[in-house]
Parts: sequence; structure tokens; C-alpha cells
Amino acid sequence: MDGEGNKKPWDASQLRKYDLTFDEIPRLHYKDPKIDEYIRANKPVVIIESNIIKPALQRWTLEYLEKNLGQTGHTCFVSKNHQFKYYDDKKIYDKTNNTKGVEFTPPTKKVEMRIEDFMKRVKEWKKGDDRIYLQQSLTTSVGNNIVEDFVKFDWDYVNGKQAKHNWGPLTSNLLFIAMEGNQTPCHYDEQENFFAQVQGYKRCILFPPSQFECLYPYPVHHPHDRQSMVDFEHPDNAKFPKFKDAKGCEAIVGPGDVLYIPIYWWHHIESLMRGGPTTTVNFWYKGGPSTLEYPLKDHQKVAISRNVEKMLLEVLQDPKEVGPLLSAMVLGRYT
Ligand SMILES: O=C(O)C(=O)C[C@H](CCCc1ccccc1)C(=O)O
Ligand SMILES: [Zn+2]
Repeated sequence: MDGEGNKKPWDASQLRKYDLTFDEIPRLHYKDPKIDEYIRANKPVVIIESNIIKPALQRWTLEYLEKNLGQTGHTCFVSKNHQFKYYDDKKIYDKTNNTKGVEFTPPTKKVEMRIEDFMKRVKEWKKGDDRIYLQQSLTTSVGNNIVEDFVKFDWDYVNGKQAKHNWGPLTSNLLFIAMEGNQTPCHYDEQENFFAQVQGYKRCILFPPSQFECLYPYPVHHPHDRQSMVDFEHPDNAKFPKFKDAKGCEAIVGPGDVLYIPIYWWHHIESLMRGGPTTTVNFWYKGGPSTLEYPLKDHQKVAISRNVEKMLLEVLQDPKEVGPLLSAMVLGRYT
């Protein structure tokens, strides 16, 4: 029970334990003008009591989604454990694209699954079974009812924020249906994101782009580009000594909550254990125009460092030569 004796929708035993402490991300009513101050400052905020995805809140139960999502196959990932670390299959080494890539074994399998089969496997899941995670772009290939609900989202609100903050175009709305306990390890995206929770509870742990040195992203050419190399549950403190200094913030989002995840901000997302399946719709926007004004913003330095890595790979060709050249340039000269 909370202070007023209301049944709390979740409790701390449903959260995985990490050796880090987090500040709370503020939760503001959708009409509160302070929301624009957070977005302008590229800081996360939870927008509450909005109508952004109201039709989905009213209708998108798993049964409704099973009936209406459409007969085509849906993109699902299969994992042997609770982690679903994203990888870019275009960056996987193979003879055809003959880039001297890195040896890489995908940690998850990408499959097309009919919604009935997905729902059946979620319902019948037993400890030890593979886990699955549906991650599907909401395009016209979904059923008409879903399209009708989708057009009734509060587009005035989100388009208003997009315009006010000079974001680029909406690139996609992804639908995520996760099993309880599923985890998306810490990564950043190069897009602004309204992360709208439809069903169930998700813990979102965020870190600003300035924490780059504590989160050790994979090399840019690696299939796990943009993902942290650190396993939060078993951090290798010898390899990643600065990880223990990472300072993050967190929000547990529930139905109707919309978390603003600023472009380039790291985020680790987990569906609460024993909380049932979760459903989320995200809104990804290209970032706004980026003028080089000084002092540079932290995310601009991340973008610049990415360009340096890409340029060096382009000219050196062999990824194994990029590290040694960067070390030779820095060690003993800049450190
Ligand atoms: O909305 C976001 O940005 C999230 O990270 C949501 C996350 C799943 C993301 C999977 C993914 C990661 C990278 C590229 C494409 C897809 C979750 O909710 O589990
Ligand atoms: Zn993401």
C-alpha cells in the first residue's frame, strides 16, 4: 500500500538489482509548460494523463491485438535469456560484403511470427523456455481497427512538440510486446523518442550522453554499435572501471505514461518481473538541425567521435587497425 492506502501497481521485488543508484525522472501533467523546458534542455520527463495514445489505452488488450494486428508475419526476436541486445545485421561480417568485420554470433534470433503463435508462446511460456519479444513497425500492414485507433492518437499534441522543438520528421512508430522480465540492454538511438506505455509496467533507466566514458559503447563498425558493452547484471569492473561511477535516472512507466527519451540518451528498459506482458508504442523523430555552437553539447561530441571512427575505418579498411592507430595518436601525446 502507498501513503493513501492505495494498492501499489508494482513493488521493488519486481526490479532487477544493479549496483547503481538512480534519481527519479520527473512526472508532469501533459498541460504543464515545464515539459517544454525539459524537452528544450534535452532532458527526460514523463508526460502523464495525456491523450497521446488514448484509443490504445482503451482497446489494446492482448486479445484485441491478436484479433486485429493482421495476418502477416510480425518481426519477433527470440532469446535464450531475458536480454534482447539489438544488433545491426548489416554490420555482420560475411564473405559477400567482404568488410574485414568482427567475428560475431547474434545473441538473439530474428523471426517472422504470426500473432496467434506469438501470443500462444507468451501464454504457455515456462521457466527455461526461450523468450520472445515482438518489435513491429506500425504501418498499413496492420488491421483496419488498429489503423483507426492509430489515426485517433493525439497527433496535435505530439506534432506540436515536434514543431515547437524543431525536430525532424517522424520516422516510425514501433509496437513492442514483451514478456514479463524481458530486458533491452543499455543503448542509445540517434532519434528523439516519445515512449508511450500502453499495458503493463516498464522500468526505464536513462543516462545522459556525457556518461559516454562510463558506458563503453561498442566500436561504431560493430553489429552492436550504439549498445553498451557492459552487462549491467555482471559488470566486468576490470574491463569497465568507470561503469561504477555512472549516474543515471529512472522512471517506472505504466499505462498512459509517455516518457520523453532525448536523442543520444542511453536507456536500459526492462518489463517488470512477474508483471505480465507489456505493450509499448514509440514515436521516433529525426533530430533537429544541429548547428555547431560553442560550447558544444555532449551529444554533439558523441556524433563527432562517431564520424572520426567511421572515417578511420573508411580509410584503414581493416577494423583491427582503427584501435591501434587511435592509441598511437593519443597515448603519450594527449594523455
Ligand atoms: O524505443 C526505444 O528506443 C527502445 O529502446 C525500446 C526498447 C526496445 C528497442 C529495440 C530496438 C533497439 C534498437 C534499435 C531498434 C529496436 C524496449 O522498450 O524494450
Ligand atoms: Zn532505444
